[in-house]
Amino acid sequence: MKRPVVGIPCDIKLFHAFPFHAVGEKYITALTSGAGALPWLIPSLGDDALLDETLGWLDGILLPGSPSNIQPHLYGGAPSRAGMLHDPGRDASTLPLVVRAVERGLPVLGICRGAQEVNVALGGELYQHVQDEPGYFDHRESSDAPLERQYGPAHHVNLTPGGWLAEWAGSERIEVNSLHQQGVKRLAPGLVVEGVAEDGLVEAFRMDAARGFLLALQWHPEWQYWNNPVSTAIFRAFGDACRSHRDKRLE
Ligand SMILES: N[C@@H](CCC(=O)NCCCC(=O)O)C(=O)O
Repeated sequence: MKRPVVGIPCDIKLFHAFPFHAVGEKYITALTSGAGALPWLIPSLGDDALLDETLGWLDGILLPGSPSNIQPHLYGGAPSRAGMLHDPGRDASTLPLVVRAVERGLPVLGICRGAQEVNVALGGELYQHVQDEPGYFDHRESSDAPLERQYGPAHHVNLTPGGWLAEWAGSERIEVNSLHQQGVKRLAPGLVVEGVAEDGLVEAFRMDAARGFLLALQWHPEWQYWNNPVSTAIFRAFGDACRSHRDKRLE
């Protein structure tokens, strides 16, 4: 049985002054081993015709995290503070990609920046600096700590009773890692909260009306997913949704 093909949009990063289209290996590994999919890197060229052509033979989309931030004018936010990192090429690809994937009923999994992209693409808004918002805590990692600590458990998430995550976790409270400073300010219409941090920040959401699976997470389940039963269940469920899509596509 052929693996479902899952597209991952690339970041555009400069290496030796040349732009490269790149995806972190942990996302590729989680897709290959955790979801049983064939990852397909989508260049972030912002070309609608290319996206449409690519979507025709994909079975799912994984939107990965990134240190870069969505340009705030795309969700009606104030101009960025000096020094904020952006990736306009990725914005120009991922936002239309989410809309088209939902229209076509393709399964979508959004992680960290990817979750923020799902929200913005569907009409939501973001906080640009969660740590500066009254009542919210600092969701950023200590960037000088070893990676094991940066991606280690950071805070709890209260899961929505009856939600997908609560069912997979067998619990209404899980512990997650946390490596972001932006977050959901207003959830887009049609999105349903799956979990919130103890300060009330939305950490996970799904879309019930989507013809395919749509789940977005502010944390990083791809990090050593095999050591965490909820992360393992997330990638298994996403892989199953992509396999169903592939079966229908090949009918
Ligand atoms: N820049 C945004 C999104 C944060 C994010 O996706 N971090 C990922 C870091 C690298 C990785 O593990 O892929 C924000 O700060 O909210």
